[in-house]
Amino acid sequence: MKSLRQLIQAIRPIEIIGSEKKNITNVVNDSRQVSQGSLFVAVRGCTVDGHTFIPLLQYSGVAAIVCEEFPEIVESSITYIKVENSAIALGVLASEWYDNPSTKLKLVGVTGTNGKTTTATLIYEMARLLGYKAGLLSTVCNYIETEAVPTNQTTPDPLTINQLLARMVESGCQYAAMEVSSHAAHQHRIAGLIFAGGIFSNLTRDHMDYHKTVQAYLQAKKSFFDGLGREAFALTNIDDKNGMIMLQNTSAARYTYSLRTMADFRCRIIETRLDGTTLSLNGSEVEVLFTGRFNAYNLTAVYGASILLGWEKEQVLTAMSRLVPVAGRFQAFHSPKGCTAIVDYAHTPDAVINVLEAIREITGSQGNIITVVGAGGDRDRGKRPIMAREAAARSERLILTSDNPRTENPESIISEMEAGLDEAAKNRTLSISDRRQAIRTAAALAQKGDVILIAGKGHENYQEINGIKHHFDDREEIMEAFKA
Ligand SMILES: CC(=O)N[C@H]1[C@@H](OP(=O)(O)OP(=O)(O)OC[C@H]2O[C@@H](n3ccc(=O)[nH]c3=O)[C@H](O)[C@@H]2O)O[C@H](CO)[C@@H](O)[C@@H]1O[C@H](C)C(=O)N[C@@H](C)C(=O)N[C@H](CCC(=O)O)C(=O)O
Ligand SMILES: Nc1ncnc2c1ncn2[C@@H]1O[C@H](COP(=O)(O)OP(=O)(O)OP(=O)(O)O)[C@@H](O)[C@H]1O
Ligand SMILES: N[C@H](CCC[C@H](N)C(=O)O)C(=O)O
Ligand SMILES: [Mg+2]
Repeated sequence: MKSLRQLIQAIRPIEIIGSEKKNITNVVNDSRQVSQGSLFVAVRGCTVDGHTFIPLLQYSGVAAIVCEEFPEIVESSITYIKVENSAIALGVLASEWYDNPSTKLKLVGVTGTNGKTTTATLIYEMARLLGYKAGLLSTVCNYIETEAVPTNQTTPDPLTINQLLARMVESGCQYAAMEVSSHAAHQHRIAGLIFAGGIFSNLTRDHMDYHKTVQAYLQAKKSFFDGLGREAFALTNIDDKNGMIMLQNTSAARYTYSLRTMADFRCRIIETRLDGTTLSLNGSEVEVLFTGRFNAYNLTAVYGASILLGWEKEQVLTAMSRLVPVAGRFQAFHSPKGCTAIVDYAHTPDAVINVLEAIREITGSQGNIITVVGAGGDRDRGKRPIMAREAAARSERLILTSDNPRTENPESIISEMEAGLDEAAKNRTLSISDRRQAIRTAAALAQKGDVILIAGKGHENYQEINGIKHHFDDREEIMEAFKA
């Protein structure tokens, strides 16, 4: 229970109708969860406007309603609080409700098209290797110390974020890392959070279905940096053409990382192998269990964040060599006949390019690359032909298949991918919509020394078809296929 007056102090109301002297039993943004004493926040969503539910709450027991527009008829028992932006107010209220947990630990946010899960997870792992208690909010899973809390979003809604952060604080966590998706930044899911630092990994094509323009997508990511406070660090990848833009309007202390040029955190790749890489980080050599230039970027960001969090350099470097890849990211499987399969979460054109280049760097001209890839339904359609084209350009054989078709027809998604292929590429391509068959075909085609890339689903253990998640795991599938 909390006093309404105290709760709403932080949201700067424009106008209030009704009494502020009452107690609130919970804060909700879903009218279906309203109970006696609730504070309901009406948020304008992508499909419905939360304001349309206000008249239905007459007899619900709701104590107060935060909205951008008062309803035509007001109830004397309900307090109406008008704000400029209720999505922002929801974030701030969620923080207040849980006693501002983000101020009680050091929270690092990671944004960018690719590398968020990897970077955030490795910061969490690094903290734990150094003996701290830590938490994680990520696409794969949330963690309160060692307790796994399943998730189905990259960045949850503000009430969930703060509830999880509060549980981390309660468990004694001193650090937390989280992914900040562009959707979350745009929908203000992170409003009210106090970050100790922000990291920008890169910006390439994705999510055009939602953001419509690259500029809007960039702006969503930049808004996270713009919101960082003076006490925070803002760490950006300056090899990305949008890296410096992230720093333009932030009040945070600015830091850079690079594999190409002078930067606060500078990395060089000394040697790369299928099972690891030798890196030089600000002049110190370190062996890591990660492959690919893209992972060198992620590790440089992790190194930079670790130093900026005040962790001791030698300890950080030692821990660095003990970090292990995240589930479903460049995860290798070997067949008895001597070929390798890599299961990877590459689901954007840039990720497909990076992961294939990392594989080619190791196989050279020795082995063929067979790529199995699809694209998710009800998501960015423009990336489909590009993903196919880039995969074909870097593979000897391409098998186009289904990812999570969601409500779309898998065959149509595959056709949209095929549109990116020229005649020569088409001759090297098979389209097999049954993902299991596609993986089996790749395994049957592969010869000794060949590498199969199975891209797009990584850690996912389901295939989502028409709202139903059917069990499906690329890792299990390839192991079965190799046995067969
Ligand atoms: C497109 C999108 O991002 N949608 C998110 C959004 O939902 P929405 O805007 O559609 O909500 P809505 O249904 O219009 O409802 C508006 C408001 O009315 C309320 N409502 C609704 C119905 C009702 O009866 N009563 C009621 O009060 C809702 O609680 C809400 O507050 O706000 C919700 C609450 O935060 C999110 O759960 C939801 O994510 C959906 C499930 C989703 O699939 N999102 C994906 C695209 C996503 O967010 N992906 C990103 C990044 C992916 C990446 O890793 O690159 C992520 O962070 O996961
Ligand atoms: N720094 C990077 N630059 C480019 N590609 C990367 C980078 N890191 C990872 N990738 C590629 O992107 C895939 C997804 O990586 P990761 O899960 O870390 O990204 P993410 O940003 O969390 O993705 P999502 O948007 O789904 O949350 C990896 O499997 C790999 O193919
Ligand atoms: N977080 C990403 C995941 C994509 C993974 C891919 N398997 C798909 O379903 O499209 C997204 O929502 O775009
Ligand atoms: Mg992620």
